[in-house]
Amino acid sequence: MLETNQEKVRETGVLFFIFGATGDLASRKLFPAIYSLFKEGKLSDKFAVIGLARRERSREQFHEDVLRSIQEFARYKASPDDPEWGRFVEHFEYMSLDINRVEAFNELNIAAERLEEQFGIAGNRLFYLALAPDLFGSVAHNLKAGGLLQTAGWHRLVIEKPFGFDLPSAEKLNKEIREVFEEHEVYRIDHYLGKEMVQNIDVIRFANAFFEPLWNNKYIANIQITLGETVGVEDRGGYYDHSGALRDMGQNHMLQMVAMMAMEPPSRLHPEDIHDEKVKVLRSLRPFTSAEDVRKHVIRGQYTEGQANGRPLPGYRSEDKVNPDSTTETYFAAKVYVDNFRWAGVPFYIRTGKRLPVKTTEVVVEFKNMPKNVYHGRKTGLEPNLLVFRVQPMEGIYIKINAKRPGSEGVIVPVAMDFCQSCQVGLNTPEAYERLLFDAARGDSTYFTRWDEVALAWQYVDQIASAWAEDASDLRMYPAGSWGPEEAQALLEQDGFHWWPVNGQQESEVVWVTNRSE
Ligand SMILES: NC(=O)C1=CN([C@@H]2O[C@H](COP(=O)(O)OP(=O)(O)OC[C@H]3O[C@@H](n4cnc5c(N)ncnc54)[C@H](OP(=O)(O)O)[C@@H]3O)[C@@H](O)[C@H]2O)C=CC1
Ligand SMILES: O=C1O[C@H](COP(=O)(O)O)[C@@H](O)[C@H](O)[C@H]1O
Repeated sequence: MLETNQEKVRETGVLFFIFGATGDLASRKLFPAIYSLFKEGKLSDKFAVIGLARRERSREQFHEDVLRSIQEFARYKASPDDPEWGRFVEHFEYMSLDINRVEAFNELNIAAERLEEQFGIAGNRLFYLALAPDLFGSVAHNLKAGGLLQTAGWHRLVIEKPFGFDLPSAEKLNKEIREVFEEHEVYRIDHYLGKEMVQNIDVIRFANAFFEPLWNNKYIANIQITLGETVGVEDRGGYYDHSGALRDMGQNHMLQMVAMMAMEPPSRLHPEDIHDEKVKVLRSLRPFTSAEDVRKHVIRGQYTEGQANGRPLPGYRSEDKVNPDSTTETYFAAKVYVDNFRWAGVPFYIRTGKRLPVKTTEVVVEFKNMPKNVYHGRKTGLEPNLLVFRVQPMEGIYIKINAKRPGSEGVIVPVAMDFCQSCQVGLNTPEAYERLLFDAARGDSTYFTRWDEVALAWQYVDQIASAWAEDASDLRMYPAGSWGPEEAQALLEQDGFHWWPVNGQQESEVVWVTNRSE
């Protein structure tokens, strides 16, 4: 079915409306993604892109912007002398438009019809809102008022995070959008769901006989999800100081990954079935009983001055556009429970932070110990088995088992069988935005978030945020370049666990069996 839809994109074409075309997201992610789709033949000649923002840009200036963005950020490089580049960029138009002026949308519709006729596009319109969320409602209403939703083809709205600040604001936003678009026409981006290894979670789980039978509280001791970043807030202090790590990463990427790890196998791979299963997980998240309960299960931190690779790093409160007395968290770690039959009693430890020592996203599944250690008394104890999904920067998977050290008299050592997927297929796998943009064009919402998922995630996160808003005395400071507050270690230690090293930083006695070249 998706193969057919893929063909349909080529046959009936698509007109991309990029609202916020002069912004950072369009330049870093969207133009490069469209270029990759073109290079890979996923778009035929029946496509066009209309860039929209208030700034005045001539067609030529816009083409230069697009070229610069592709030269800097795309995985396929472009050269202005290449005839293929000329064939690509002739599909790009720019129009200066203020979203709050409804009359501008009538002009936009005329321009859109002209492009559809020129490139033989059958009225399929994809509206990508690379804009601040407070503009989403106006765009939706003005698209309707300007007659842009009256073509014979499909109409889809792709929206960026943050989808609200809390549940009430998300509900308001959703209501505004749903006054114009049906739920099946709304594609809410969570770019982590577009990452290769996040999409591999369900395949590893549901396509392997030796994982699925063990995927429950009888055999799994805990699951650890780490989303570490080395960067600080960069030039996004204004947004981030209002948001913090919990809203920026927790409400969306992290809870989505918990849902992917914990969901039941769907009966069919239809997007709605997958959303239904994720919703069941989000509904089963154990609520907090009090602010004290939040403090017991969730640790928050903020980075102070520190260093990385000998380079001094500023503290969060000295970052641009950050309140010098800010109590916004740049780190949080939480113990989350999924209260259902499969996961009863299994902690999911999640952590994310800015200015940590490494950029990494990993999911570690720690299995329970064997019921009896028959090797007791030998020099080496048994390590728990681990299954590790490496999402980034390198993509892959590894499994840690216990085995006899070759030639020894029964010395048991942990052996990590490491499959580095990016070493095998190269780093040139599609970018998250590339997959997601194409999925939206072919009508596959599997790796987008449905409204009920978003609402449940806010409901969970709001409990933490409101406990934190009452009293900031539990905010812990950590030096930039460190692994965050020590209390985040204690969160696991009190249960007899510890955070497993990430990014292949393993204990020295582990034997690696790997397809890496170095
Ligand atoms: N940048 C990123 O990597 C990521 C961004 N996001 C989200 O994507 C959205 C866009 O982010 P980003 O590109 O960084 O933001 P920018 O501030 O860089 O861009 C905002 C864009 O909106 C346009 N704009 C603002 N007001 C209007 C208006 N009234 N009418 C028409 N256009 C307008 C601006 O153009 P002009 O001033 O010319 O009108 C500009 O093109 C945000 O919601 C952000 O949170 C999410 C994940 C990652
Ligand atoms: O959504 C966001 O994600 C980025 C991290 O994304 P990644 O793909 O580089 O891992 C984060 O820096 C940003 O604060 C957040 O808004």
